[in-house]
Amino acid sequence: MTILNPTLACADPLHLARDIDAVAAGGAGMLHVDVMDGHYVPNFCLSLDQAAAIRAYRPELPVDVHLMVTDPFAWLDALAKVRPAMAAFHLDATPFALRMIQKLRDLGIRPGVVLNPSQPVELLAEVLDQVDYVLLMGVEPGFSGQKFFPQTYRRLEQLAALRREKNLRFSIMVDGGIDFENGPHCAALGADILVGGAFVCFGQPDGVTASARRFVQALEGVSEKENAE
Ligand SMILES: O=C(CO)[C@H](O)[C@H](O)COP(=O)(O)O
Repeated sequence: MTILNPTLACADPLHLARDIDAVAAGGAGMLHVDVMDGHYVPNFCLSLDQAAAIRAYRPELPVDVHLMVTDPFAWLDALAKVRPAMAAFHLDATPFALRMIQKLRDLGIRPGVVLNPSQPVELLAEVLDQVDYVLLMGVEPGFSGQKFFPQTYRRLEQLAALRREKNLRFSIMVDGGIDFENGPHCAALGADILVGGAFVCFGQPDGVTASARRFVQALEGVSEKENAE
């Protein structure tokens, strides 16, 4: 079943704990923590110190970290203190992706790589059997609230087909511009994890918990349909 990982980038920074409780009550699978260095993307977001505080606040909720940073190796010591369940770095941020994947694994963190919308799925050829997940960006990284690129569907289909053909077990996460329409469609095409932000859990008229719950229920509907076929 496809799960919802709400991105805390969209939470109210003055009420982070309240919003964590709200998405947890709405059925969040994990908490998605966006880390930006102001260089790989022209923005800053949550820090790994905040990620550690989030882990301490709700230790039963797994955290996945999305590193939008130029030098992912420089963040390993801080990641080791946070010990998230999963962490992903951008494939184009380092020529040593296999080493970075191994470093994450050595820390007990499930490693993932991220592809931006303009990067072909073929770039993943040498890492697909090494990673636990691939994060496909549905928007250019750096900001929430952007419109989903529809070509993400084709890229997702290609990735899911590669997974089937090669009999691999990595999960597929889609992040950016996910809403109530494209989210279930991504789930039907093979996404295992959807990152929900401005259009799914935060800023909806029915509030954080109710909108997250609606989205989780929409995803359950997809799984049920698929199972019935
Ligand atoms: O990685 C991100 C930005 O780089 C965010 O997780 C993503 O954009 C989610 O926000 P939204 O769903 O509002 O687009």
